[in-house]
Amino acid sequence: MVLNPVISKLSGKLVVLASASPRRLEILRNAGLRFEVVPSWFKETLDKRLFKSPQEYAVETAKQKALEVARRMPFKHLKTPDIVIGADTIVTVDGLILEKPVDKDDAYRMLSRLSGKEHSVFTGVAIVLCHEKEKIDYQLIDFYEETKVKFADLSEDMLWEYINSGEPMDKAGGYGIQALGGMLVEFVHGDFLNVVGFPLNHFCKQLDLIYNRCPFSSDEESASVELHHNTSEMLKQEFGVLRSWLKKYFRGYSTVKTLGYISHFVFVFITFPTLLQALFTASKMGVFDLLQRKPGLDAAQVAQEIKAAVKGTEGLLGACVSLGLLQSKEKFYKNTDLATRYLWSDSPFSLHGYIQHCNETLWPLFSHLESAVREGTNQHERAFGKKANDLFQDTYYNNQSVKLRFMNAMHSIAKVTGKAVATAFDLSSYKTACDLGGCTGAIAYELTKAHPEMSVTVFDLPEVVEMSEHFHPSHTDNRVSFVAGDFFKDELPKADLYILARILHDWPDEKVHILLKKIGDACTPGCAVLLAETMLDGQTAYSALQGLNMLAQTEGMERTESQYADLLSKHGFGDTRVVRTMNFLDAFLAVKM
Ligand SMILES: C[S@@+](CC[C@H](N)C(=O)[O-])C[C@H]1O[C@@H](n2cnc3c(N)ncnc32)[C@H](O)[C@@H]1O
Repeated sequence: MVLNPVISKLSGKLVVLASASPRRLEILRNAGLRFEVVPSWFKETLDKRLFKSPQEYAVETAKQKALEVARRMPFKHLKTPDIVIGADTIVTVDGLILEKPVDKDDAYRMLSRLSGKEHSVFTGVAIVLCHEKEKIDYQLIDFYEETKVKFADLSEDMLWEYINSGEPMDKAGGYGIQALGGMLVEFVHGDFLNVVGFPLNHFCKQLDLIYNRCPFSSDEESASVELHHNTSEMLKQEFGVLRSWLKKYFRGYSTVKTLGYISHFVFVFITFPTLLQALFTASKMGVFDLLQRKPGLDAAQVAQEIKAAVKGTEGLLGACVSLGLLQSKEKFYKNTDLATRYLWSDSPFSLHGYIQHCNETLWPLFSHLESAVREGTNQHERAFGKKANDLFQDTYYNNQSVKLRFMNAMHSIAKVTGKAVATAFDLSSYKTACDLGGCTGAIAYELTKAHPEMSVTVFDLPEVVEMSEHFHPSHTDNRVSFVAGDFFKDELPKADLYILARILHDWPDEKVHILLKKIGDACTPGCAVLLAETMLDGQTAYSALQGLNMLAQTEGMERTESQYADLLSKHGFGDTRVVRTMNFLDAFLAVKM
């Protein structure tokens, strides 16, 4: 079929539309697509303020709708779809996002705002490809389409007659262009069906890219996100990448010998900033996210999407290929498994947030490392022009986007390391836990997953708790709750296990003692403290460099196992045990005697 080469590729596949909109249904049916309708249960409550643009909000909502259905179907419907399609349409005018009106007055407010003006209609679309092998892998492709619509001047009579027709109520922006609402519209620029609720043309182009054009689209090679974490397999693969990368790096520098002997290792260290900047820049410019959504683009297409020069983009993509972060085939690029697992922002084990934090915060701080070493203090004032009297309030929490970046950074590491910490010890005798400074709740959720009878209170500053909802996993019971407060000043929630993950390393001994005294006072014998920190004893390069990181960034320091045992013993905790998790954080348990 020439007219329908893509839709026909889907015949024989279980295609699911995660939307109950009759208009979307009709558009896709008319195009000849056969599919089931499974409306999403995802509640459309994302905080719009957290998105840089309205289209990002629409795409995220579409993604969440589609993923919810893709994850639910194998359990509730006992079948795994091949493809789930999610979509979300919004109208934007004067910087406001208009969704469906809640009543007639709301419809009036929306329509009178649109009267006589041009507005944009965005539909975010997400396509989830489900690959079922031993477990289910999900690959996500998303995009959006914008159409401009100009309304005529609407009289009061016209407005109310239209509202009383009942048509506005279930439609974004309060109108339906395909019916009576068409009479309100002077002109449309762009895809008409996008305004109705589904950008069919763009959707077909995406399917074409997935099924016909992408040089990597065989099932074997398709980039996928592992939802299950097999640590030893993962480590093996990563060591493989590292080994082959080092080999390439060294071989490339054999000419160095002609300049006289330079240790290859030293050369790697000296040129390390170029490597880091390539990674930071590709991550910041959205290269990994783009190639996850649209694998198989060439350099010119990537340049267009990330709004960069073709020459610069070619250089950046080449560097990422040489680092094992991207693969290229016939001049088309896609993420490697490593990038799929860690570098694009929506992977379950994404380190994207931490990479942004390193780029925007650690890197400027580390450029003053010499001063940090000379003075023995953090370098916020030099790097950002503001003294950090209060470590968190003055540095991360006085600006909404910096706060979110910091929370994302904490969340990415906590998600990657949370399970290892939560399962390091037998914690079955503890039924109530309190995660002090628990931030987004990532470790708390891992604890409740690992310990079915445990409930966890996350205690953090009000600025953090107000944003924590953004990070809640989609499937969770009510065993994790959030309480706002200051752990140096306020009463601590009652619990028989207190968790301190990356908390003590932020503070000098005096402040650690204030906190540990409060915990000691709240504990009865048998209660315990679980620390998650990078212990200095092993003196791995990672822990030693983390020591410098704490110096440049905080008021505290990384400590050794015996330093932690010492601090805790002053508040009645003993019987200490440590597990080296081989992950970012080690686990340390001490029991109140
Ligand atoms: C380095 S982060 C660690 C976050 C989390 N425990 C983890 O490992 O992902 C430190 C956390 O302590 C919180 N925090 C700092 N000062 C606090 C205070 N006085 N009271 C409560 N929480 C505080 C911060 O908001 C932040 O979430």
